[in-house]
Amino acid sequence: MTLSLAIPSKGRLKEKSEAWLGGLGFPVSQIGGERGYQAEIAGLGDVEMRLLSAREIAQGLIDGSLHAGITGEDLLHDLAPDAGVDFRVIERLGFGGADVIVAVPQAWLDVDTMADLEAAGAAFRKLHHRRLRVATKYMRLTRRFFAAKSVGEYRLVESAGATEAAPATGSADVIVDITSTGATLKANGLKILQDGVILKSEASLAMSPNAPWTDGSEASLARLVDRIGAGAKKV
Ligand SMILES: Nc1ncnc2c1ncn2[C@@H]1O[C@H](COP(=O)(O)OP(=O)(O)OP(=O)(O)O)[C@@H](O)[C@H]1O
Ligand SMILES: O=P(O)(O)OC[C@H]1O[C@H](OP(=O)(O)OP(=O)(O)O)[C@H](O)[C@@H]1O
Repeated sequence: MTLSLAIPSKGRLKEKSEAWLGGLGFPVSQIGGERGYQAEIAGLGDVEMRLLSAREIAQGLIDGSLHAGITGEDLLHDLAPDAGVDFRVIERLGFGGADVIVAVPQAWLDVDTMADLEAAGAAFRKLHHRRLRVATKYMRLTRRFFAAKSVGEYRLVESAGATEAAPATGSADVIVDITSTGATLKANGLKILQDGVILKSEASLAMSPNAPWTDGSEASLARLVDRIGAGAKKV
């Protein structure tokens, strides 16, 4: 059977994914121009190449509808119910590096750590009779991290984008989001908590333990893995 292999269809990860595969000797050619969602890859054998959003790729690897793909580790960790079994990272690719972080308004002078945040949450609840609201796209990562830090005085608000604006617009008090240069946080008057780095992410080639593997699809992935020099990975 064919190996289903996905790379991001747009955004910062797309070009670099194509360049990385091309550099290994597996050039990707897009069908229908820049905006087409179909592509071909040369040299890997029987491969169905898919162009999807980074989030869809992570979901497809976890549910087994894709064999392998390039996506952000942040998305894999957030979408996987069990990161230990739902995907396997074959190779970290050295681009798309960014941190998932907890940030609060710079004006909160007495909140610099997760413990401070819990104390502020308790005080806030007493004063305003409601919990602090945390805006994020990273629902699972946030819940896990807050529980690990023993922070319970909060409520999640799912963000559809522009998360850093939430405290200023009043739709939330705290945010969990991804940052690389820190410029967006700064522009929105936010600071990262000292122990508030949840995950250091980068773009990765990952495979799905849940996909229907066959000799053919394993052989195609093995060709790619051998070329990377990562050694054959057992499916
Ligand atoms: N500022 C950043 N610097 C570096 N890598 C980033 C940054 N923001 C996101 N990424 C990485 O790129 C991945 C995809 O993010 P991107 O915003 O390009 O796509 P998306 O979230 O699928 O797009 P959209 O928001 O349009 O749905 C993220 O999950 C993360 O791994
Ligand atoms: O730390 P920074 O370098 O400021 O990057 C952070 C921003 O990048 C991502 O958004 P998106 O992909 O929409 O952002 P962009 O258009 O700012 O690259 C992320 O959701 C942040 O908003």
